[in-house]
Formats: sequence, structure tokens, C-alpha cells
Amino acid sequence: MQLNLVCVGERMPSWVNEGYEEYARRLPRECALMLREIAPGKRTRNCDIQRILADEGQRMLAAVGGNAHIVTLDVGGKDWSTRELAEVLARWLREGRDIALLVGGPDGLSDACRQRAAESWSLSRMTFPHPLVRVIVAEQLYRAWTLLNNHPYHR
Ligand SMILES: C[S@@+](CC[C@H](N)C(=O)[O-])C[C@H]1O[C@@H](n2cnc3c(N)ncnc32)[C@H](O)[C@@H]1O
Repeated sequence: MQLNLVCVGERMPSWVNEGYEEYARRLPRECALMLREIAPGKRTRNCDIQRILADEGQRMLAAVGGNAHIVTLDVGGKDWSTRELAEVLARWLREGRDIALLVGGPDGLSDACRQRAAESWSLSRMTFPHPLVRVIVAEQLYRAWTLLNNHPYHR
């Protein structure tokens, strides 16, 4: 199983890249987390946001393997506790399919991404900036993995 974090947004500040890498590199090979960055559409003053969202969504889905289990990151998704996330991670590991975790850009996710998703994960009822979301996701996945493996990181 591989975890693919598919995010709209490129050229992140160094603190975002370092924060993400800090946790992603700790995950073992059987649970590797790979980042796939999708270039955001160009937003101009009178641009058609729905068209830009649809195009970003299309490129996100193209970056996801045909057999992947798709999970959207969404304020309105399931607000798993860390322990519940660990159970979800254990299920994903058992099923063995690649997982695609989709994080939208400044305007969120397209309808097509939402429709293709098998599950939706909420980190909080608060809206976070998309650069921060990849860092939190990497940390929570690492924390869930340590919980499954009785590692002292989770206590
Ligand atoms: C800045 S937010 C987009 C806000 C946009 N107005 C919306 O309605 O989605 C960018 C992305 O970060 C992710 N995100 C932000 N806050 C989140 C949260 N609390 N839980 C899960 N994902 C979140 C979502 O994937 C969202 O599409």
C-alpha cells in the first residue's frame, strides 16, 4: 500500500516543506507517503472559478491511479479521532490498495473529486490554509502508525 497525498499548490515556503518532510520521512516503506503537487490554475480578476476548479480536479484525478481508494480532505468529512484514524489506517493496510488523499487549493475541491471519493476526512470544523493541511495530514498519519505499532511517539 502507498499513501499518495495529492495537493493543489506548488512552491511552498520552506517551513511547509520541512514540516511535511519531517513526518513523511518517518513513515516506513509499507506505509510510504508520497506527495503529488498539482499546479493551481491561474486566478485572474474576472476568471471563472468553477472552470478552474473543474480543471484542477481533472488533473488531480489524472494523477491518481485507476484502482486507488480516494479520500477527500474536507471540513465536512468524518472527524476521526487519532485512534479512529489508526483503525482506518489498519484497514487501508489490510486492503492493500493505494490510497489517494486529495487536498484542494484556495477554492477547495471540484465536484468530480467529491463524487469519486470513497471517504472524506475532516481535520477539524475549522478551515485550514491548504499548505498547513499537508503538514497536519503527514503528522496524523505518522501518529496513527506509531499508535498501531506501540511506538512511544503516541502517548
Ligand atoms: C483553504 S481550503 C479551501 C477552502 C474552500 N473555501 C472550501 O470550501 O473548500 C483548501 C483545502 O484544504 C483542505 N482543508 C482545509 N481545512 C480542512 C479541514 N479542517 N479538514 C480537512 N481538510 C481541510 C481541503 O481539502 C480544502 O479543499
